[in-house]
Amino acid sequence: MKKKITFLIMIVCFAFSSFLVYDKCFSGMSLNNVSSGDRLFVWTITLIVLIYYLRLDSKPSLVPASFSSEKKKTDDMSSENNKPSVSFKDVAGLDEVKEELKEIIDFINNSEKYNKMGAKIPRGVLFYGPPGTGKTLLAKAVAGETNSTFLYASGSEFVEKYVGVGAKRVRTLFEKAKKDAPSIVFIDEIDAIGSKRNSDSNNEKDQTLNQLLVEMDGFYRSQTVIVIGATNRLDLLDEALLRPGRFDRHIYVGNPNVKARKEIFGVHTKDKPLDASIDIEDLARKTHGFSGAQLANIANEAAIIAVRNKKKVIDINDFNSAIERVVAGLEVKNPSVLEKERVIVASHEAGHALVGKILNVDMIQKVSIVPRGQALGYVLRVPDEDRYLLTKDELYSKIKVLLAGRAAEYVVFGEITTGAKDDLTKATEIAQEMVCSYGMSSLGNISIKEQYMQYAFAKIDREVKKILNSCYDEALKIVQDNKSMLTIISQYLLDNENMTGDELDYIFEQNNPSHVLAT
Ligand SMILES: Nc1ncnc2c1ncn2[C@@H]1O[C@H](COP(=O)(O)OP(=O)(O)OP(=O)(O)O)[C@@H](O)[C@H]1O
Ligand SMILES: [Zn+2]
Repeated sequence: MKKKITFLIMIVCFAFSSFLVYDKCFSGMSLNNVSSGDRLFVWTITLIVLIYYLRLDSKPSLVPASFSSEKKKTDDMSSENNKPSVSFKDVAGLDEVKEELKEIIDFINNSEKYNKMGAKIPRGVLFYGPPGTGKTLLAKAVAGETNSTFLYASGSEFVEKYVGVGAKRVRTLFEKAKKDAPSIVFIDEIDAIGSKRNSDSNNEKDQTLNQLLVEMDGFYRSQTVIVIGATNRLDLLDEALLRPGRFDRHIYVGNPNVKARKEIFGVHTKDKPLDASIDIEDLARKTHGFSGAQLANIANEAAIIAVRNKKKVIDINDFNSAIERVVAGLEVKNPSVLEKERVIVASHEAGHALVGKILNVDMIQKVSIVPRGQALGYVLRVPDEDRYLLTKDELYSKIKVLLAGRAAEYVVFGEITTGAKDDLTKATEIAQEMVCSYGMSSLGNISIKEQYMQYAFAKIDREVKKILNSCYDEALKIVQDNKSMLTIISQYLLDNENMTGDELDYIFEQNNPSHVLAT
């Protein structure tokens, strides 16, 4: 509305300024004779209107969030009316999720059948799970399978400081969805607007959430609009949002297992020329814990690396480099690491590799002292099989391997460095989970929710420290007992920068360590 008024003002000003010029010309003067005062007047008016127009444009717009993000996500849309060309064929793995969604697809494709029976079409579906697992892709595929309009919005786009703006955006989004029905409204990061409301329910976020609830309650039967929300934190969502008739179907979308990883690699390499040396099954085994997005990224990175190396096909080395890049970050070219620091890093990484190998924690693929991302060195490890349950002993071993880098620094140099920062964070996280979620401490079989942790802080802290200290002592002992092996590994790293899992195995076979005693 405001834009229309501004446009009108612009037209009036333009007409007025034209009149001034015309008037001068009409009264026998040429344009050159228009006085500089008149010119100034005309220009001032035009300038004022222009500034006003630009300022209005920079104010929070009431255009639905979907409009902006649709533009970013047009790669897999057909030009006609935001209808995605993605189908279930493009979504690898996730068989049980697709099975569950088939019912929704039938609701949309055959809504008459359900309406006749008086059955209500489900309004909302909620995908939850870790990032990059294909939630957006699935929502697009539902739209593709049903030839529905796909409207994308991210929850954070509705968060505004001006009261009412978010709510208005929700309204506009749903108006469009109803107009273009059947449609799928996909709201990513729905927790940004859908998290639990406060008691003073008057702020902007609550209004936005209320508007979303109103919209979801307000469809007519004839309007097939399905809202798919996605979140990484189901626990944060307001109860009202999860009630029947709203987001009452919750579907977990998790990281792919080995079979799904193979299929995802299949989807993302189908148009790429692969060398015969590539065994997709082996790649799938090596990428435990990776999300679909990371696997897609690895396939793309491998292709880029192959092009960079002027190859005609993508070979296994390109894939290995791509995996390292995705896991550990960009290799730092010409790193300026001091020789003294290189020696410390070599011992630190050798400590991880040594204790990892002795305790048989995961399969070590590579140990490196080539800086990548922010790390000066790293050990690439993957479990040799998909694991869903871990024993208490296995968790202890994981912590020991994490703390072994620091233990090695202490054994070799008699002092410790800041290099163990990430290891400490990860080790502490595991120990906290053991105490608060898995009931694996002397506090007993108990699960302590985040909001109650502050009341039991001292007890939790004591238990976490107990776990970490005993693991560190154990790691220290293994490193001390196998110091000669540690020296061999770290010297190899200093000479060669990298060591493969096979080379590590070979060194162990040749040097017959005392690890049988240590374990
Ligand atoms: N199951 C899968 N099959 C094929 N490709 C996948 C799969 N999962 C993820 N991908 C790839 O990863 C990309 C990103 O996935 P997507 O955006 O759907 O994840 P998401 O779960 O919505 O992530 P986020 O929670 O971060 O928004 C997809 O465009 C696709 O290329
Ligand atoms: Zn480390």
